[in-house]
Amino acid sequence: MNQKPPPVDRVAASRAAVAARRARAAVKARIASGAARPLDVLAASEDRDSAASSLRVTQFLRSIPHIGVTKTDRILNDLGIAPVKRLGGLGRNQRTKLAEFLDQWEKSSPDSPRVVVLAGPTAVGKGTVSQYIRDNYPQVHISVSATTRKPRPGEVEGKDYYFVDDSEFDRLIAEDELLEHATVHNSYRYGTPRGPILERLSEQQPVLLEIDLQGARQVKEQMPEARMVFLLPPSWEELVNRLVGRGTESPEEQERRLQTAKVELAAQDEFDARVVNDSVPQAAQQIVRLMGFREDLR
Ligand SMILES: Nc1ncnc2c1ncn2[C@@H]1O[C@H](COP(=O)(O)OP(=O)(O)OP(=O)(O)O)[C@@H](O)[C@H]1O
Ligand SMILES: Nc1nc2c(ncn2[C@@H]2O[C@H](COP(=O)(O)O)[C@@H](O)[C@H]2O)c(=O)[nH]1
Repeated sequence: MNQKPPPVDRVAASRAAVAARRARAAVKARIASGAARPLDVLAASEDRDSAASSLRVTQFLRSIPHIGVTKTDRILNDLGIAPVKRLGGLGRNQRTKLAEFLDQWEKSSPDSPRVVVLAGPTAVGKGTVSQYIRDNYPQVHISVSATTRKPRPGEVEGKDYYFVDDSEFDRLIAEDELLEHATVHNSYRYGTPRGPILERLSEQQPVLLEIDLQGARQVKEQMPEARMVFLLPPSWEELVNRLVGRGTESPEEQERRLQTAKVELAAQDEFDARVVNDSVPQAAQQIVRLMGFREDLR
């Protein structure tokens, strides 16, 4: 005997559809306004009854600030996710890939801190990586420090450092012209001129400071929004090789620098991010991404 299906309550169904649409719109609005983190919304979508679960991945991505139609298409293509998929219907692999993408996006979003402090032990390659960034990412301003040490062969006044004597360095401190300053390796004084940094920041240009641990701590105190990056060598042996191979310090100075290096390496957990300088271009790219640039997606 054929049983009749129960009558559809059209009014109730349409009310439920309206409520679901409103709930999805509310989720999108919270993402767009920054009130909800996209990663948290993705996590919430694992609950099949949640509004997040019924959100299409396309709508979800589009509600994230700075992700438009073209970027959404590119991201979905890169992640191998069909535009019609709903968050709740993502497979485990797709969910993981999307979460990884969001994590990266969050770290490098345009709202990321515009001041990045690059520190790390002597001879790890801070100067080399900074030079690579200067040459290849002209949008980044690299701060030029003042120092009381003498120029090395090839170093240029105003490009590598402002080479000053002790009385000029005292004046810079007295007139509050330095954002931070420190005596490094128990020998010479180094400091970051404040004026150029503030000027660049007011023009929305990101700024990279390549300074020692003491200076990094001072900047963090004054600019808590600064992103702190620690550059690591592939190994201690490689660090020693780089220092000795550079050949710019006497054996006594090398020994002093290696002592400081041990103290600096022990402080690496104070930093927001760690980058291993195995390859200069790759280390530079990671640092630039931490400054908010995503050349691949913008
Ligand atoms: N990824 C790398 N692979 C191999 N050698 C490197 C790499 N990066 C830098 N070097 C070399 O290591 C040496 C030290 O680099 P650099 O002078 O940039 O270090 P630094 O961290 O600025 O040092 P310091 O703090 O003492 O000024 C240089 O001879 C440089 O050419
Ligand atoms: N606190 C600061 N440290 C600085 C600054 N500029 C450079 N440095 C650090 O000094 C050492 C030695 O540099 P070197 O050129 O003599 O080898 C290195 O660790 C730099 O990072 C600064 O303005 N403030």
